[in-house]
Amino acid sequence: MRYLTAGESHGKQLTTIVEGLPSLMPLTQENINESLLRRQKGHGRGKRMQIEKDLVDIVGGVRHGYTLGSPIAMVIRNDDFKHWEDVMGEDPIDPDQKVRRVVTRPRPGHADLNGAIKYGHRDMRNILERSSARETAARVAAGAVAKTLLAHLGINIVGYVREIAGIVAKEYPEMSMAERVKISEDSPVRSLDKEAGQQMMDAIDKAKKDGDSIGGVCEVYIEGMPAGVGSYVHYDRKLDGRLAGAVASINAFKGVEFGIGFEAARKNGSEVHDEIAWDKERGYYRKTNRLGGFEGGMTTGMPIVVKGVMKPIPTLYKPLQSVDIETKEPFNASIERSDSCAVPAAAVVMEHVVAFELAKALLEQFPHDQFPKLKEAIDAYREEVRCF
Ligand SMILES: Cc1cc2nc3c(=O)[nH]c(=O)nc-3n(C[C@H](O)[C@H](O)[C@H](O)COP(=O)(O)O)c2cc1C
Ligand SMILES: C=C(O[C@@H]1CC(C(=O)O)=C[C@@H](OP(=O)(O)O)[C@H]1O)C(=O)O
Repeated sequence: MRYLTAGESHGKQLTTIVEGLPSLMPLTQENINESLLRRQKGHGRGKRMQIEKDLVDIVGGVRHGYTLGSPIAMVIRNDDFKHWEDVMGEDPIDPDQKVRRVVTRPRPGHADLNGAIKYGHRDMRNILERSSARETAARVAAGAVAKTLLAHLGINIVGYVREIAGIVAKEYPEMSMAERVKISEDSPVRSLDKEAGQQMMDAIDKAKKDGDSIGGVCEVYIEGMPAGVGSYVHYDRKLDGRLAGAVASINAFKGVEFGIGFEAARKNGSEVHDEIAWDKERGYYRKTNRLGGFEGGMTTGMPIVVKGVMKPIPTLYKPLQSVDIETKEPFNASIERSDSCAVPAAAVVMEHVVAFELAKALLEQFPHDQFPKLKEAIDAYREEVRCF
């Protein structure tokens, strides 16, 4: 299974194509819209999210509520396009407008300057339109298809926030999946820890007031993946490695951890590795889950716990110094609008990006063209694992 997305931030629409999904799987627009709506919520976002109402239109690959086995094509329209038609429309830009709207001032921390150098554009709008995290709406659509597949296989996944600007939420290893999902839905900062959540909100409000931006840490939690998915035999089949790559590819994400992650560097082996136990009902399990559900590039059957760190948003109201690429003069970057913190929204993006990689790995390991056969194969494998 693979996916491609196309579309500019202020263009007409975003397009997603997902290919390789089995036929006969129930899939509706509501499955995808629910995810899109969650991505749009979250404290700290700028004015753009008040303009957009992300709704998907499935334009291929699904009929009467079931997948056909053909590529799934999805469209999300940009409501903001109507305000940018003179800049982004098909008609040639009138020369006066062009002088006024050309972007020649790269923002530190964004893709503007490197992208302009690479693609030879002197108008950096040609870069920022595609490097914008608007594209994450299209990625969430692809992930929502994968999440639906996982849900039909009894695999559940949720993303929430662990940290914003140094405020760290408590860990709740015993919290049920249902509770995690509910809090991720209801809390404006998606913090499982209410007290830390309030402090995170205050930190976001302060950053906004100061014209600054803040980052944080998202966590994605998965239950129901059977043991032995992925492989140790080759670098590109190690599932934890693939997840790490996918998470680091999200806009502004700079690091990934599994389980206790970097803390493992500061502990002894006896404090890190999870002891193995067995009982008749569960089969093999680990007494703890410090390694976050992976050993040897394969799932252990324990919950997968993966964290991603998001740097602060690059576009700042508080000006940072940069250089105009036409005049080569220094200037202080000033802006019209931006998010001050997108960590709560990014937790939903990360959840969907991870969902896609997990579904892809399952389809590789259990290749079936028809969803009922895939389900049958995975159910049989689960039983095999239990009795091993
Ligand atoms: C959900 C989300 C919203 C974002 N919103 C903004 C924004 O409003 N302004 C901004 O400058 N960057 C925003 N970013 C971050 C930039 O897209 C990102 O920093 C940029 O593409 C450069 O890539 P890099 O940070 O991965 O190097 C957002 C990222 C995410 C995931
Ligand atoms: C549009 C979205 O995020 C955008 C990501 C983004 C960036 O530079 O990454 C910049 C902002 O866009 P604009 O410049 O239009 O205000 C965000 O709103 C979205 O998440 O749907």
